[in-house]
Amino acid sequence: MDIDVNDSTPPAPEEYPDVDGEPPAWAEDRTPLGDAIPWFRKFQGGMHTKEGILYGLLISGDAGVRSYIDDEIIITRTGGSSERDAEGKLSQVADQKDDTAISRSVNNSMKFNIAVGVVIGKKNKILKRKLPHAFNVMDYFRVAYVWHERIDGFIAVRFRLEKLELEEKSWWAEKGSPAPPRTARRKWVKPIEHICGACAQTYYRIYMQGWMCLNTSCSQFWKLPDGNDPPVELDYDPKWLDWRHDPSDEVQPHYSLVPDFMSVIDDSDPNSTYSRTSWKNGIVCPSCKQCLSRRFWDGWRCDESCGFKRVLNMQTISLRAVVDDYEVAPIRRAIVFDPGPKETALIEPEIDDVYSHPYRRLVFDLPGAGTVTHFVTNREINAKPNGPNDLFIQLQQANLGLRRYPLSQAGMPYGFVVAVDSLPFSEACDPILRVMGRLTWATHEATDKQGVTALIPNELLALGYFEDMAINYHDDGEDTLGPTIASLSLGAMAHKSLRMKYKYYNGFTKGSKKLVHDDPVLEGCANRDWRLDLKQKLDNNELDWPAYEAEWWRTYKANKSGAAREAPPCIKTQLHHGDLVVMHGDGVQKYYEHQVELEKGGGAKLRYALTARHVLPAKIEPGQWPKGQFQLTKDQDYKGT
Ligand SMILES: O=C(O)CCC(=O)C(=O)O
Repeated sequence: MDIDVNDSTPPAPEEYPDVDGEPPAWAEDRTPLGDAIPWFRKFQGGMHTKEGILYGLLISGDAGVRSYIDDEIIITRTGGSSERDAEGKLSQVADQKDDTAISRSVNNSMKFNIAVGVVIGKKNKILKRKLPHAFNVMDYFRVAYVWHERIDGFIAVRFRLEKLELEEKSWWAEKGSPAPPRTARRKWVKPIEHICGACAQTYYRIYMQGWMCLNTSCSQFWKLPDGNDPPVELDYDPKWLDWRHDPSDEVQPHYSLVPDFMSVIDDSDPNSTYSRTSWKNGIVCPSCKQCLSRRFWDGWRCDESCGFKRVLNMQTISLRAVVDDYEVAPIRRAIVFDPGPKETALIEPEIDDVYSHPYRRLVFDLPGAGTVTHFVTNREINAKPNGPNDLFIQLQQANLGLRRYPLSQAGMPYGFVVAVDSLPFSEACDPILRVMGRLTWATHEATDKQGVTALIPNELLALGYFEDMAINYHDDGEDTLGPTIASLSLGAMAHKSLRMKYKYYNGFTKGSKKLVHDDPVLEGCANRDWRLDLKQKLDNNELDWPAYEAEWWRTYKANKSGAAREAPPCIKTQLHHGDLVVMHGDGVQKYYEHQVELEKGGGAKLRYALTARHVLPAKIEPGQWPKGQFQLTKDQDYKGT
């Protein structure tokens, strides 16, 4: 059934008719959609293009004026050069040129006969059908025509998609509507063509109101035959809508609309279960067709109502398989902080081989913020019974219930994790308590020398990393937490970087460019000299806030050389198997942020990071307090050897 886009009283979405079938794959979220559907591996935006080819398209919300969808045809526009108003209505704000990457990709998919997969979002109001899910895979389409129009006074690129499979009724057809005519009985009509009298180019007639030249450099571009501009609302010519390519003029899909990733998983190969392909690829539930990300450590699980699961045989992998270098690592770490010509921002740590022997102790001082203490382990420490080597194996064998974001937690509930996910230490397994012993030791060891009585950790967060996984820049600054955070690394090597937050580095916020109140003007920030000077004047009441602001921006502009940027890292460390790191001081989380990335290549397929914090009891429900209490046996207690 065709849809009248000019319907002046459109039905409310809940009154739209039902669809006739079920999508071959669907998702309620973009992440699983992108994980499971490789031709739409796109987590923002509506078009998946790669190397100049359009492979996938999302039709959602308002695709702009004269958008059209029926059971076999989609007419839409390329994105870009447009903005949404407060009601979400899309308006063109600049000319769209044919030489943009998106336009070229659409044209190339037409030229090279590429099948384009299409997903329709529930918010779409053009189809006017009750769509079952937030995102629904439609089918393969071909790009049948690409042309230019004028929208909101600007040139826009539009294109027409035609469904490849014409023999079968589309699942999104109105429930109970008649089946489409058999292809053998179809008349392969073509739209009316016309040659422009001014530029001699030939174009199809698209609208009932009259043929228009579609050549943007012609004087008659987008003019009706009487020379006038067309109205905004136009009616599609039935011949243009009925036009179909003869199926003999084939466009072959060279990829699956719904891939069967499960069939290529080999559980007998431990590498495949920890590899990037295994965690990055989602699957489509064979039972209910929902796209599923790999959210679970050991595989994919569908909603409880469906019950489908594909659990992997997670074989224990040896340390040898993930650790490239047991011996030379401590020396290499010493090289990372040696500032190269481009890395003058790197802080040189104080090195101490005595205080925490047999660990090498590196202390990075962040003036006005706190310290980062890195306890560098060695082969001897790691190999002790129940030490890091054993813990790496024991944690793989324990069921930690790890999940992607957040993974696992034991002890007092930490802000990012809902309380129900937090296990009390009384239920924690032996390796977790041994880890707590080590992290409690590291907490004291890092702070005692500074004359600080540290708050004993009462919460443990376990993170697991597979190949190529990373945690981007973030801070751990929750107001429910004490100022000390200790972590133990097990398994593959990772790179940790710490940098000043944008607003403290530059003195203003990124988006709204608001000056920082109580600017600490930290060592290493941009423009420190004049910022310190102005801050002193503000503190001494020589300037009030408006005068300070005016003077600040005036000086900034006068000294500006290039755009404001993120701070370069001031600490770069390699976190090797068995290393411990303690961040101490509220300012470390307030003014700085850190990221951790697994070493690329070299078999770095599995790493654990176990992080202990002190959750302030006053900030949480008393009923949760017992969760954080633990008693270590003599064996679980750690004395630093
Ligand atoms: O992976 C790590 O070593 C630390 C992870 C981290 O940044 C965090 O837990 O906040």
